[in-house]
Amino acid sequence: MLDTLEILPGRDKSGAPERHALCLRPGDIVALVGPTGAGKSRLLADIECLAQGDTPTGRVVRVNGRAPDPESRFSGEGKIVAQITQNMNFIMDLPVAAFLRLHAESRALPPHEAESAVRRVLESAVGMAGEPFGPETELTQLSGGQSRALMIADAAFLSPKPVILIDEIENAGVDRTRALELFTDQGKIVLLSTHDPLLALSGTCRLVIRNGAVSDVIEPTAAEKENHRRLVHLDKQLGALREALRHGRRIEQPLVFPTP
Ligand SMILES: Nc1ncnc2c1ncn2[C@@H]1O[C@H](COP(=O)(O)OP(=O)(O)OP(=O)(O)O)[C@@H](O)[C@H]1O
Repeated sequence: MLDTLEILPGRDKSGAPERHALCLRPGDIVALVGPTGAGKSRLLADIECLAQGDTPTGRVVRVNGRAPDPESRFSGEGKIVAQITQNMNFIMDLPVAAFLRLHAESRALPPHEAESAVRRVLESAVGMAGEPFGPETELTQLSGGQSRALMIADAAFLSPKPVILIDEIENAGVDRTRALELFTDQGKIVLLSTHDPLLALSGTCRLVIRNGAVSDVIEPTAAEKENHRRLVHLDKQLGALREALRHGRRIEQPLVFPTP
């Protein structure tokens, strides 16, 4: 059971000390923002390997107030961190439901719980992907967006890993707001590197990364939360236009985007 994930400061690219320590709890969504090369992926990698002062940044990650045991650092099974990127794909040749049942079995879920988990993963994945797919669709036949949606739902409902790292899923072809809700509903800690305003403003906080270090920790104000609500609305409208174009329609009416 994960109660806290602490990231103790290291040093920036020039060797100057990082100023911010972080303490994350289940349900937190942390957005990482910063220009290209600033060090967002490096911070995610430090968390992925539960760094102990042994990476270029010198950061130290503590789990429930202590140094993690070697099992959670180095064994695939014992690891507490799952990662999702927009380039991931399945290479297994199995129908979707058979793959999910295999995963449920490996978690030793009793058969009725396994079946309902498989159903939930499928339903949420189809809800997140633009195009529907079924239990008998082959994994290798899924589109990029469908694969990512399945990975996200699988990580939310079937994976025991309490920390999820997401590297730039803005172009992953999934409903991003729903994906984040899924993780927080399941009490995961989510860290995501993003250049997307909708995702950046979704966080319980966002970290500004500069020159290899966390240079600021911003908690959203009421005005930012309101702007986030507007962006969700705008995103839905853009989604409807995308859908219309996909179906070969014209978009000729003057576009007006009323705020909610
Ligand atoms: N504190 C640090 N000390 C030394 N090297 C660092 C530090 N932080 C980041 N780096 C290195 O800087 C390079 C760029 O960092 P990184 O790939 O994390 O940037 P990014 O913000 O993810 O960029 P992009 O948005 O293009 O993906 C990497 O080689 C990384 O290992």
